[in-house]
Amino acid sequence: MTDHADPSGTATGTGRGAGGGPGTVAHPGENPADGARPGTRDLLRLLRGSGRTVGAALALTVAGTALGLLQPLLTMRLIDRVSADRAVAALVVTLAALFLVQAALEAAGQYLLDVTGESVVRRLRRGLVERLLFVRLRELDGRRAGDLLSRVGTDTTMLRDMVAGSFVQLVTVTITGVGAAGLMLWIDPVMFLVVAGTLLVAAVLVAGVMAGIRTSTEQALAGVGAMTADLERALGGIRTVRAARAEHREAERIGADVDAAYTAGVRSAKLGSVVGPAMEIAVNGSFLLVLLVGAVRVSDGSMSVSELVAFLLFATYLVMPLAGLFNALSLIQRGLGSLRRIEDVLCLPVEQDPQDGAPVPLPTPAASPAASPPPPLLELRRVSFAYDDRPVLRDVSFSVPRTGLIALVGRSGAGKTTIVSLAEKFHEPDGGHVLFDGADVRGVDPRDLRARIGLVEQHAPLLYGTLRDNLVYAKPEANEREIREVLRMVNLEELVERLANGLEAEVGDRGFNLSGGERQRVAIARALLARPELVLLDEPTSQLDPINERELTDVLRDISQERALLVVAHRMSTVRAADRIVVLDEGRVGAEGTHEQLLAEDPFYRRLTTDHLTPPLGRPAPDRSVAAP
Ligand SMILES: Nc1ncnc2c1ncn2[C@@H]1O[C@H](COP(=O)(O)OP(=O)(O)OP(=O)(O)O)[C@@H](O)[C@H]1O
Repeated sequence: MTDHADPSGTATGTGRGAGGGPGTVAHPGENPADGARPGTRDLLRLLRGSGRTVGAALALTVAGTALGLLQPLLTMRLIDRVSADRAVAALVVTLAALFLVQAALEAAGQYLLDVTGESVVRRLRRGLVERLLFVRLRELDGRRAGDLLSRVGTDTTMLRDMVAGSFVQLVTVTITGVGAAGLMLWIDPVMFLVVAGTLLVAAVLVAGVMAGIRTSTEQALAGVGAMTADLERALGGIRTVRAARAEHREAERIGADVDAAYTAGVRSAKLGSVVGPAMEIAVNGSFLLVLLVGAVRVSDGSMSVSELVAFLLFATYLVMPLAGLFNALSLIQRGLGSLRRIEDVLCLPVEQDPQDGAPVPLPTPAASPAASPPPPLLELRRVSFAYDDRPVLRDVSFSVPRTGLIALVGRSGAGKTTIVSLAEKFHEPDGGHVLFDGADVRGVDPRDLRARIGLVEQHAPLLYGTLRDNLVYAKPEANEREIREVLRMVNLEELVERLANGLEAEVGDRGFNLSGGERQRVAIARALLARPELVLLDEPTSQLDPINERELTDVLRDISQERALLVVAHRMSTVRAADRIVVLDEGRVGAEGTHEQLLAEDPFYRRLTTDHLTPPLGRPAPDRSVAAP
């Protein structure tokens, strides 16, 4: 059993674009991800779709708050009645009932807001997952999978806490605050100014630290993202890590990300610690001042004792939730920090963006004109392509007929895999055209195109799951007979018999429970099972033993009798089996022809066969003598 690990992938990308994709909450033109930071309005936009629940929660909170505001007024009357020696039983019962109903209404309102928080996060997570699965592959190139995973997990959790915690406070404070302030003004404007002044001092303190809390939260989340990405890198290549005895280095590296998150978290806590004293000032300061000034005003007769008690109760209704609001504001700042990272992903352009226009339908195989000669199945016309301004393909033209085996050869890095990516529409060419069945794939829905193409990737990646899951991945409805047939074609029957659970055996993460050659054959079987018109194979035999290599080459030849095969070939056996060979030389088509023609006419191909193409294992390179001038 062998496996491969890729220790690369450290770049953190920043590329982003606009575009609305399926099922996301952000839409072009209405999110601030292009440079601007999201604001409170963007947070409110998150509540879209939860209108009814928020409305019900609001109604319950308003009702609860109104009942709460009645209580000081009734208390004032109660005191007056006690002082006048009048009956108070009915008032006491009413007060108790008001208190109970208020508590029940507020609890129900809070529950609904918590549910809203959960549904906002569900919507965001679904949007993120869909966006990530549909995003243009070029956008993912510079990004780290772990960081993206962290945004879907950690960042959205932060936002849920914010929605559930702070919206309750915001709603309660606004309603209670306005009501209580009005009634306090009505009872005693001077005392109201005393309370307002105290609150202002606290508010200035809190406002001073808000921006800092947001920035350090963003930094903490970025630290968690980097930690997840680095851990994913290390676990993805754990055997390479162990073999290189790099466990301590990796632990240090990931530990540094943890430390960065810790430092930012501590900074945020430091700033957040200002909120506590501000709350003290707001709550204790207000009460002390109200009692002090109130006592003076009661003693000089400008206020009655019952008014002072009512005022104190209203101050409770205003100050206590306001203190909670300071907490909510710091939660909102943290939420804005995570929202920025979430929107950054939600704004990534997707494949076949609606703004690119309606996709052009691909002509169906049956609709291909019978009279005129049909176009080649795949054709590249003067295609050029660059990764980040680094040209890889220049003026590449060649075609793949409807049947037959075409081999693509060239030195490492010549651009062979890039051509496969362009055929699959993973990338769009910068210049020229890629045509499938005569139609330019540029405007075509990539899913239509891919339904007619089978792909075996270079490292034959398998997905966690059973062998059967992997085989039927491109054709879930495949029946047992079809599965057995492809298993026989790629020589996997024996493996299935050997495995205790047969087709239901788990292949492990990325198929690591299988050998490299087995993975490769499963990937080939997967592509063949869907019976595509064109099969793209990127180095399909690189991990096979001589027997399997030979047998698979025969299978490819058989399949090419009725289907088109484009094979990126590094093995002489595959090259020799090809009907035609396209030689790629530094991003250009250097030559094209049969093996014999090219050997005779093309010096670069001759050098390639001797220096770069691998002879069948266990045999001497058969073409060295031919290659000699
Ligand atoms: N996503 C990417 N971003 C930037 N550069 C890339 C990317 N993918 C490939 N390249 C570069 O483009 C060039 C062509 O790569 P490609 O994988 O097409 O070559 P290849 O001929 O298939 O090589 P090999 O035979 O080694 O697999 C290489 O120099 C490679 O480094």
